[in-house]
Amino acid sequence: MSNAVALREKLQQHFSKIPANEQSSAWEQMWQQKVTPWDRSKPNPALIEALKKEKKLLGPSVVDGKRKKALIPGCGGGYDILLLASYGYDALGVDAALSAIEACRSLHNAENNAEVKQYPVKSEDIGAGSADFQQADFFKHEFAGQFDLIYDYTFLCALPPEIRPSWAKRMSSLLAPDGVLICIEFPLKKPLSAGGPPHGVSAALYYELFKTPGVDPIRDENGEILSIGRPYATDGLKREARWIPEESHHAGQGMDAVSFWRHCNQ
Ligand SMILES: C[S@@+](CC[C@H](N)C(=O)[O-])C[C@H]1O[C@@H](n2cnc3c(N)ncnc32)[C@H](O)[C@@H]1O
Repeated sequence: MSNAVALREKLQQHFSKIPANEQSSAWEQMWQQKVTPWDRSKPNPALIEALKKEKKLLGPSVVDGKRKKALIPGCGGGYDILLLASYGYDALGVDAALSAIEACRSLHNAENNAEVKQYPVKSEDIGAGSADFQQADFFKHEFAGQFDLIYDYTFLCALPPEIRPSWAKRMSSLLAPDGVLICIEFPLKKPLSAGGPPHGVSAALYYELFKTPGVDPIRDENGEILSIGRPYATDGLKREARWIPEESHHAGQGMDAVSFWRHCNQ
């Protein structure tokens, strides 16, 4: 058995014994035991592609001299936070595990040392934004305002499926009126019955979760999500774009897609 497969099994076994409402504090143990099979020690190439390809949708990261604010819930080792900061955003990474936040801070300190700098600054004119990290539970933390950009990669799939409606509600309430949420949908094509984390997702899942944030999607007798055509709620998010990344941590495996969401009244 490969090391990655063994780590994935250990992760799944660990969470199979923990009730849904206690799972956020159970990640620390995985970090301490270095059971972090998702960690590729670099930003996700799919996020780089998203920032380059969807410039128009995302708009500039600095407007009238003011930097836009970005959030990554469940930021893990913090690589994507440094990437967003290098694109000019003031970026905040939040993770429930203190060890994750310590890893982020030491990565940031190392990156501040010119010798190991690997994140390009987008342009001399705007320079890099700030990178900040906080240990907090995404569902309980009192954030200071909303965010212009939110990014989810392997956070939704890390949560127990029954928490998904709360995730959608929280995302939509933290997204600024004209903000953009980027989701890397992963793992596609993994049935929910296979367990997790990572728990399987689908394009229809995101669609239904965001249409009426806080409401559980309706499923058929096989557990497949039914699109029942209910109207958008006032805090609903609509999908603006979706594509398969050319390069990503899982490119070519049919396991991920990138989608972009904004408030439906925008
Ligand atoms: C699968 S990892 C993904 C990390 C990161 N997004 C990446 O791509 O490397 C999921 C992360 O979410 C964090 N997490 C889980 N539940 C959380 C919660 N309720 N609030 C904040 N972070 C949470 C875990 O500690 C873990 O670092």
